[in-house]
Amino acid sequence: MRLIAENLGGERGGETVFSNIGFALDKGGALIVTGPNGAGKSTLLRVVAGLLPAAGGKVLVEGGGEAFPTVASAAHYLGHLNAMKPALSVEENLGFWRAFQGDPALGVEDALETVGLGGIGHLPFGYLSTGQRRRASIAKLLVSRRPIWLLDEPTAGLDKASEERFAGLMRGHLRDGGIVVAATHLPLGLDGAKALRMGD
Ligand SMILES: Nc1ncnc2c1ncn2[C@@H]1O[C@H](COP(=O)(O)OP(=O)(O)OP(=O)(O)O)[C@@H](O)[C@H]1O
Repeated sequence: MRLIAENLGGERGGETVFSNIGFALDKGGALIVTGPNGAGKSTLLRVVAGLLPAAGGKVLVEGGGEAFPTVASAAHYLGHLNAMKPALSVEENLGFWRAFQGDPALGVEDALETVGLGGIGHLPFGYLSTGQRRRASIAKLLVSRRPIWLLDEPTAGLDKASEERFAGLMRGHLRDGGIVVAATHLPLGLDGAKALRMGD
């Protein structure tokens, strides 16, 4: 599988945020996107995910077969907001995403154990601390199989141990032939990743 962006442009409120961005990632490949606040990292990820229309160029998946013909079908998107309902329990939220996303992978309890949240699945998501919310959202990546992970500041709010645990999960995903595109201000511990610097 290959994730390709060609001559991508992005706009916000009618203003050009970036233009002519291109990259290609084969399975096992990672791209780390850096740049100052407002450089357009989140906008780029949202365009790649198909959540915002591209102002120019295109994004495509090659070799995804029938299961993953498009980026939307092939990708998990982890945004700044965690996309969880605060009044539902952590388990209910993850159960919803597991059913909605299809291609079930880890069970909800196993996914929670993997992110170090075993035993708190019964709590409303809204009761969790900031870092726990982020970890529960990372568990969303594990409950269904999607080869492309699009991650917007995935480690924001995580403590050191959780950061390291997440680096291990990303490395495992890459070893399994996955692809990662991550916008970040913090080192993510991915050796050999490609780099894209925006906004300079
Ligand atoms: N909904 C919106 N309407 C208009 N402008 C927007 C909107 N969302 C973002 N922008 C603008 O687009 C530009 C890029 O924002 P973006 O969130 O992509 O930057 P970023 O590199 O991810 O920043 P950060 O490091 O602060 O997360 C900024 O100038 C921002 O003000």
